[in-house]
Amino acid sequence: MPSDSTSADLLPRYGLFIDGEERPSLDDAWFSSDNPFDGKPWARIARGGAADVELAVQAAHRAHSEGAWPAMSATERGRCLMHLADLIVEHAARIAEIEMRDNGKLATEVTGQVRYTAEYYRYYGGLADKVESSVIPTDKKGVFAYTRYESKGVVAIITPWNSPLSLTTWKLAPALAAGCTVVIKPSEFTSASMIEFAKLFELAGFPRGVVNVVCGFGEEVGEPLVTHPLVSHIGFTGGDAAGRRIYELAAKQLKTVTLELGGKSPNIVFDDADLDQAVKGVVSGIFAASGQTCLAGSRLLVQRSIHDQLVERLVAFVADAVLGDPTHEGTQIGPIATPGQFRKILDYIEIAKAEGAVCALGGKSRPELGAGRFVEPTIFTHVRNDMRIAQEEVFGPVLVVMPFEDADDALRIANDTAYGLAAGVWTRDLHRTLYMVERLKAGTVWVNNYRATSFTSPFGGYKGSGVGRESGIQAIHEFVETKCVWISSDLQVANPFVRR
Ligand SMILES: NC(=O)C1=CN([C@@H]2O[C@H](COP(=O)(O)OP(=O)(O)OC[C@H]3O[C@@H](n4cnc5c(N)ncnc54)[C@H](O)[C@@H]3O)[C@@H](O)[C@H]2O)C=CC1
Ligand SMILES: CN(C=O)/C=C(\CC(=O)O)C(=O)O
Repeated sequence: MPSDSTSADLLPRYGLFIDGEERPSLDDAWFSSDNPFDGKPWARIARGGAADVELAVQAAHRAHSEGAWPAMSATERGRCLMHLADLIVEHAARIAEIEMRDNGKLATEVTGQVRYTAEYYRYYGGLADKVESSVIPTDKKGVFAYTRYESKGVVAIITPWNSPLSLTTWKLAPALAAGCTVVIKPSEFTSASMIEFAKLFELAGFPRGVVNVVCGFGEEVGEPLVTHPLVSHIGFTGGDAAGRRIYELAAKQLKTVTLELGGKSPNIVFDDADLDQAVKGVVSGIFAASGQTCLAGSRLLVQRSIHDQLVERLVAFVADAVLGDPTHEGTQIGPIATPGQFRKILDYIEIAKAEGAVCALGGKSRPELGAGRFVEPTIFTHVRNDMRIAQEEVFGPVLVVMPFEDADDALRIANDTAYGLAAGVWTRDLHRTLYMVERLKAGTVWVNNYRATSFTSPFGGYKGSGVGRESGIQAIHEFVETKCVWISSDLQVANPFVRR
């Protein structure tokens, strides 16, 4: 949990954003946001509670039920999203700098990631008036039947700290295009950038109350939001525990959800792969963002004939990685975002050693860097897939390497996991590519690349990695209800006691 110290009262303050206004929480409570690099508090964040959630949900409900938002055509909604996209590009560097100050992500990565969110708002802004329903050629005589899509109403969006604006956008853009209104609960570790982002909405032409942000903690804000009777759908990205809790709470009220949870994704390298590209793909999958990404390729499966060669190349490539200040251009690996995550990663490194895995690289923290919240890029060999280090999500720069004999052996290992978020395959053989793609139990499969995501392409997990899909055309349907209308042109009712 971010530190909370009265000495921080001179720091910049970020309030809640409700009904178009930034305001303190009703009980005027605050907590600090810390910089993961130097460990120091840099801002004070309003600590919302159930009463603030009530205000925000009521504002979103009003904005959905009356006034300018429901009166807008889908085309007009789309124009607001397009205008927002332009504002994001204009303010991207400033908002990204705030986000980086909160989660320690490399400046070189987070600026581009925030700027790229504009493309999601352009994509869904364009889609808003193209979600066509249908006239149904029904078998019932004298009936005109058709469907219409209606927005679900108030949507809750709950997000984590690793890519705050990006992961919020994956839900927010299609929700707004569908005509929903939203209450966002950002991670308690990365709240500030969301408030800065929320200030852009009125400039973009969105009526007050369409987008609201209540900062705070999972149980104090998240659960009242999930269970509020006026909230129809929850879009969540985060850990398994919180995701399953949200699913349980939503199920009790028959609410719909999209859940983007964890992963333990395999990156599979065959003996005919371009090894230079494969090494870069493995590094991109596990050491970019210091491995703090749901789609981390944390299990490297290598065909036995090239195992030693690939491990040697990988170690050589990563051994000189530059750990340090995420604001510096040359830094390649930044700090771990939260104290809890830092401890979790180090715990898993000790678990791996205790299970008999061999540490081929790294395996230690770097206390001399910044406030010391750094973990060396770590590679374990001599790992069996039944070990905890191969089964459980670390969410850090820790890679396990396992050999395989052939495609079927690789599939057996790759699919032997509770997760199913993503997978990478490295080969030049087309037959082998299709054989693997068709049999891997994962929502995304990258072939000769890793960690690409786009507004155009559905993203989501099989099995324990989540429910539903984000991005792509499909995603907008998570935010609408389908109504079927039957209009009788023949008013005569033959026999009311017998169904037509
Ligand atoms: N799938 C992903 O992209 C991410 C996965 N993780 C995984 O989750 C683990 C825990 O990380 P945390 O930062 O603690 O993430 P978390 O999953 O606890 O928090 C994510 C969001 O959910 C909220 N939340 C937590 N409990 C809630 C509840 N009962 N009801 C409603 N909202 C709730 C949090 O306040 C935050 O906004 C990490 O170690 C990592 O393994 C963490 C961040 C992102
Ligand atoms: C989807 N994801 C979940 O953690 C990973 C992201 C978000 C993004 O691609 O913007 C990431 O790797 O940063």
